[in-house]
Amino acid sequence: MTEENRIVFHRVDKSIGEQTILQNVTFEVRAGEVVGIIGANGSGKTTILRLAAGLSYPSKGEILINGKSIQPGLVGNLPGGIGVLIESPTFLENVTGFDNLYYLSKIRNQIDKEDIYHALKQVGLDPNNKKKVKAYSLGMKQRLGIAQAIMERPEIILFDEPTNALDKEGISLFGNIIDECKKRGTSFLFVSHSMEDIQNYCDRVFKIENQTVVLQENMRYYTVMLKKLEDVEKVLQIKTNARIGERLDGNPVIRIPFETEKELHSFFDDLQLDYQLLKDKKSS
Ligand SMILES: Nc1ncnc2c1ncn2[C@@H]1O[C@H](COP(=O)(O)OP(=O)(O)OP(=O)(O)O)[C@@H](O)[C@H]1O
Repeated sequence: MTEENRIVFHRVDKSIGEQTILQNVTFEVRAGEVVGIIGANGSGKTTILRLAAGLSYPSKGEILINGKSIQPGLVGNLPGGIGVLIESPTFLENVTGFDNLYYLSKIRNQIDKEDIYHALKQVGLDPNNKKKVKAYSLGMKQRLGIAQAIMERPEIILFDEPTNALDKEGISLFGNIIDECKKRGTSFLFVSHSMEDIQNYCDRVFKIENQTVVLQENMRYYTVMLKKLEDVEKVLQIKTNARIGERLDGNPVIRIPFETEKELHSFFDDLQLDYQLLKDKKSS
């Protein structure tokens, strides 16, 4: 995997009317990386996603998507396509979930019905459900929104609070989707108020402070495979912010934060545990 940058914000300012929302925002999202954005209400998180989606333009600075600068007038022309779930998804209320996705797929005409079936199954919705969207629960609408964002297998996915209203099963399926997309090299820019989401899914996290983004160094998460289940307990007792991940070849996997890889190795060596650091694409 190359160290290709999928999203680049370079010294971006954004003002709306008289109000300055963002100043000098610089960061990048690499191929196969999940980058989280956190910050207080009204700090500009959604604004960053809207800028990355080409739904709004920088007042100053530059945004590159797959190497191409986002310019006013180029909406819909973004290279490779971007999957977007920003704010509450809106759908045609009087048709089924499947039909909604089918009509949307006709805009680009890149996928067929099988792909839509697959995306719906991935989020745990029955593609043959004849219920109209107006009869969907909040969680079902959210699942449909996720299915819509992933169905065309875009290289870049922008998610605003994706686990909102999802139940336990929905969250677990969402985790599988992130894992599968990452394996394909999909990049995510991810806004959430849930620290659990941020810790579970993000490789790097930026916080909006004083209108700019600051890298949260202590939130770099590593994926580690252990050999024994009891070792997971040992680790969780010390590192309470570690998270249990999907098993790999039957072995337990955890996501665990360290400031540096060196710290990670000394932690596991000190505990004398048999472990394997699974390299993220960004560091391979
Ligand atoms: N269309 C708009 N017109 C005027 N001001 C706007 C517009 N969109 C956003 N803003 C302002 O920009 C600032 C940042 O909004 P944004 O929605 O990006 O924040 P956020 O961090 O996503 O907030 P939250 O956590 O509440 O979702 C807010 O002060 C908001 O009022």
